[in-house]
Amino acid sequence: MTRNLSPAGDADVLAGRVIAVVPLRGGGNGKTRLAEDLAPEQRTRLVGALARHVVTTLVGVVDRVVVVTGDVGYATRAIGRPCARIDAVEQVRSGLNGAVADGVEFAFAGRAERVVVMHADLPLLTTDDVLALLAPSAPVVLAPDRAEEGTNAVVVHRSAAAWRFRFGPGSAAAHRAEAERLGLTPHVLRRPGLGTDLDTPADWARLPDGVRAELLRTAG
Ligand SMILES: Nc1nc2c(ncn2[C@@H]2O[C@H](COP(=O)(O)OP(=O)(O)OP(=O)(O)O)[C@@H](O)[C@H]2O)c(=O)[nH]1
Ligand SMILES: C=C(OP(=O)(O)O)C(=O)O
Repeated sequence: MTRNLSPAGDADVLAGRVIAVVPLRGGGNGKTRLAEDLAPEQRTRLVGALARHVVTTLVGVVDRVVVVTGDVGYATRAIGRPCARIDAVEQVRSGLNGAVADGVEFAFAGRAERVVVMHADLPLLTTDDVLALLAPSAPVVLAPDRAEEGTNAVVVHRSAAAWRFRFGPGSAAAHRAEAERLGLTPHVLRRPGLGTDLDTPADWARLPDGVRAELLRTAG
């Protein structure tokens, strides 16, 4: 699922240091919208399997992945240590936007040139999706969900460090408004691997059969 970048064509995409920030809610608290279909321990394993997929895909492309969570023990157990360039850090501020702000501050303090913030629940994410996210030179790249309501990934260049994340209901419009507030023109990227998150029973039903079967096998 991961690959190292050696082809010359990929080098420009990765100009400068790129750090990915992945917010992860404690497994027992996540994916509440799937509670009618999956038992709590199944949801915990599902959240872990999805997070592991996103993190290992990211680390095949970017320099470092920082998982920001209120439950470092859970995150470490769920993701394991497939690579030394993955860290799990405890969030200081509360909620999703608090965790993201903590991670982005940490990344820019770590001299990141660009930060990729990505949700941990993208079952179809591929290496090519991550490369596509990093290809535009725009100061902000937005990847909305397939309904164009939420935002599944955002890339921010350090020149746009005043950027404030607005995750939550209607974040696709809120992030476009944030770009406008800063006088920036965002690049908007729509790809199935970036646009498909797994929140609801309808999202679950829409997944390709093989992906759903594999996730079910992992969730037990
Ligand atoms: N660190 C952290 N991550 C969060 C928090 N809330 C949501 N997330 C993460 O943000 C991403 C998007 O989460 P959502 O889809 O909104 O929430 P969810 O917990 O996965 O699912 P629901 O319970 O159905 O809302 C996922 O990677 C979550 O793990 C939070 O309070 N702290
Ligand atoms: C919080 C968000 O995600 P979701 O739609 O998965 O709840 C968001 O897109 O801003």
